[in-house]
Amino acid sequence: MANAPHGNVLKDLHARDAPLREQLLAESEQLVDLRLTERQLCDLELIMNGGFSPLEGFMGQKDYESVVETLRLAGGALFPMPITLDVSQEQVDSLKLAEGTRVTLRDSRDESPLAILTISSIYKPNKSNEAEKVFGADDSAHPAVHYIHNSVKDFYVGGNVQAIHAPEHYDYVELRYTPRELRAYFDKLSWRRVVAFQTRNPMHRAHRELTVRAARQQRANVLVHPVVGLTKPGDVDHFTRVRVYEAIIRTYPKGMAALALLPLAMRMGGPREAVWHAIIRKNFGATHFIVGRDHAGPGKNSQGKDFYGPYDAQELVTKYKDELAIEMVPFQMMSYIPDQDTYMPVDEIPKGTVTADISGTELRRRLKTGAPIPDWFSYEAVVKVLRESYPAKAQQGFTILLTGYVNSGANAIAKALESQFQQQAGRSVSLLLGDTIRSELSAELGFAPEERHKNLQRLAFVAAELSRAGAAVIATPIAPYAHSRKAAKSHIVQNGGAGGGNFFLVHVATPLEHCEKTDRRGVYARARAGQIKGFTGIDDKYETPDDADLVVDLSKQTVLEATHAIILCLETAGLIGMA
Ligand SMILES: Nc1ncnc2c1ncn2[C@@H]1O[C@H](COP(=O)(O)OS(=O)(=O)O)[C@@H](OP(=O)(O)O)[C@H]1O
Repeated sequence: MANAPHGNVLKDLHARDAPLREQLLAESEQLVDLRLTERQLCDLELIMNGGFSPLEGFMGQKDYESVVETLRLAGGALFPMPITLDVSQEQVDSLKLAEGTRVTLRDSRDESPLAILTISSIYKPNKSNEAEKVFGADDSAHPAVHYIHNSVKDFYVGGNVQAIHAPEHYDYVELRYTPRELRAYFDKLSWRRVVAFQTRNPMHRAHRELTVRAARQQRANVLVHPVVGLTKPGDVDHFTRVRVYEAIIRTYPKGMAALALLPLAMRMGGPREAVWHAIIRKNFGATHFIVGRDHAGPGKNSQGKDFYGPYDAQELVTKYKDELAIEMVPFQMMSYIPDQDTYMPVDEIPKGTVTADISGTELRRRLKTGAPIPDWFSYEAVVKVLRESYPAKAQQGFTILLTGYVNSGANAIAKALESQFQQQAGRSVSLLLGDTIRSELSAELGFAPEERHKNLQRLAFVAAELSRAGAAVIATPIAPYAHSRKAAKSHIVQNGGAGGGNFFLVHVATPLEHCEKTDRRGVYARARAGQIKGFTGIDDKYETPDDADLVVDLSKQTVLEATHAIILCLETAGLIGMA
């Protein structure tokens, strides 16, 4: 038998409401709608499948206030995290939300109806108090506090929900288990004691060792139960992590461990979150739960200090251990002992023993540079997954934006670079010449300032997509305005690669006189004659970049010299090896 759910009854609303489903579906079409945010969707999924038992809906005012102040629902059951549905004043007014109103909760991704909420209370929360009491400080350096003040709307609507359909998932469907499914799985395998491991990070050998050790100590099986809903901003994306978990699960002793994904929206609420996690794991049938050092910690506050003490979470879980009825297994920090080729809990290692560790920062450095990641630290299959998602610099895409006057020679340099990159192989090369972009993407645009701006942003969009896919992108718009170049750079840096796109601004600073003198097509002559209006350098400005990564000038350098300077710049950045 799996562990009893919190409150002894699994609130599987899908099972409960199945007989009413057709009726609810028909009614949902007649009601006003709320489209749920990502966090609300995660919460609703766990309310409906019983992961948040004993909740049957979003918290009304009494439960909310009681949870915030005492970690208990108004009826007395332990529940440390407010689960609320926020709406704006405008929504309250336009949808005429009031006590008793029935509202369809829809998936904002595809509009599908998921549940009907019967509003039992509408109230205005004291957000600062919520931040102080639940997260320990009204400090926006805490991601959940930041969320409260920046994303949460002004009113909460509470009430029970009736389930129509679980939010649809299209990724890793086979690894997503509801509490009912996981309980059935444990029963099928006769797993009586299950130690659940919560994680939002890739797992390596130390994690595998500590979970195996916990399982052996407790004579239990292991449930690797990672969060794939919302985690801390900046975390490794869940697609990559799940591939890592799939690789690591194969390294456990046969029959010891299972992997199931949890669609939880974490709050990074430290001690309260640890108690909440324990309740959730209990609802999923686990009998034991590993609570980490600084469990669900949000990092540093605005004064640079940790929000919570390293053992606060373990202490709070211990405080409520009788009511929780899921046994806490304290997470043991493991270190590698090279002499014995083994891992041991840090507190059991004799003084003076040589140990080895690789920090998160060091791991990221090794991924970035392609430096080896030793077998004692991780598994080849895990490292392979991480290297695919976080390719070393030498495998990453990049964008070189060559800006300068018409006939500055930027196109000649771009074509020479293209040949050199083709010669190097390893990346696909994309040449986005100014006139190609104009004819293929911006045919309807002219040369007014806002049109030039738009043209460059379109180019940046394409460049970022290509860079992210690993291409070498060489672009040659005039790009005369500083603010447009900055916007383009920022888009490419943000979207052009997993750890930030690689972007280089090269100013082809060939002087205007030279560009004009060597112009064999006569464009400058036509501009001077007034046949082309608003021509860059003649009657429209070119703002000289003060942020170029490199300046070249074809009145003083040959194309090959300029190209070579660019290649050296890329080599310094680790993006290409020299031939
Ligand atoms: N008013 C005006 N000002 C500047 N350039 C003009 C203008 N009108 C047309 N052209 C021709 O358009 C080409 C430059 O377009 P770009 O997209 O690179 O310019 S911008 O970045 O949007 O400013 C470039 O063409 P190519 O030299 O064939 O690349 C210019 O000759």
